[in-house]
Amino acid sequence: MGLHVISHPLVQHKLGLMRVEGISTKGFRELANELGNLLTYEATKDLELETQTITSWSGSQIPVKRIKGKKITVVPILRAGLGMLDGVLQLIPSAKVSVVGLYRNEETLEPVPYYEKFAGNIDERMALVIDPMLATGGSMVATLDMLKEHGCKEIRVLVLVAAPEGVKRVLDAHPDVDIYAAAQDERLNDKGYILPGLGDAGDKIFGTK
Ligand SMILES: O=P(O)(O)OC[C@H]1O[C@H](OP(=O)(O)OP(=O)(O)O)[C@H](O)[C@@H]1O
Ligand SMILES: O=c1cc[nH]c(=O)[nH]1
Ligand SMILES: [Mg+2]
Repeated sequence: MGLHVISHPLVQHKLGLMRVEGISTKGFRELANELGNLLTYEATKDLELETQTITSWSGSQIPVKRIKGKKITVVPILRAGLGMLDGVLQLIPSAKVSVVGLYRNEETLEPVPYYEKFAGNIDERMALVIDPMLATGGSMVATLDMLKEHGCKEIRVLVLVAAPEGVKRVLDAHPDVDIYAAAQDERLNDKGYILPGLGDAGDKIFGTK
């Protein structure tokens, strides 16, 4: 449990590209999905396998590995979490998607919920929550609260950049959750933005502002 910063060179290289001033919407979007893909690879590396017997190309019966009975729901936090979704679903194409809508009140920095739609049988699924930014942690804690209220028992969080303040807030409230991040940055500024960070990830993914 706790924070896992993914030091893989591809992850660090791609995150560095995302930090460059003036990056295009296209470039930012592509990298957010690529990092979503790589973080998914890391966050699922301990999924349990089972052996099944299949008929192979030559007609012989052979044992193969399958992921053991683990149903997964991917949970993008609107809006910016959608920017990682395609990359995650490339690796887990049959995952159900549960959507949580939250925005940060710019004055209080507290999350304001406006939408939720969870996959069926969510109490039987592992949730992979995706959002590029973990800043104060308010949005993530609210999402984890919602998931647990619906019976979700196993939750992993995938973020591109985390602030130490947000990591602490999430792990204090939900010590049973694992956080996978491409980086833990230095701090928040007085407006709650992560430094050095990425700026406003939602605006960069959607081309707004
Ligand atoms: O950790 P926090 O302090 O809660 O901040 C992080 C949240 O802020 C951003 O969303 P934002 O509110 O900008 O909404 P958007 O995705 O619609 O742009 C980001 O995508 C997170 O959801
Ligand atoms: O740095 C931050 C903090 C919150 N939301 C963002 O998009 N970026
Ligand atoms: Mg935003």
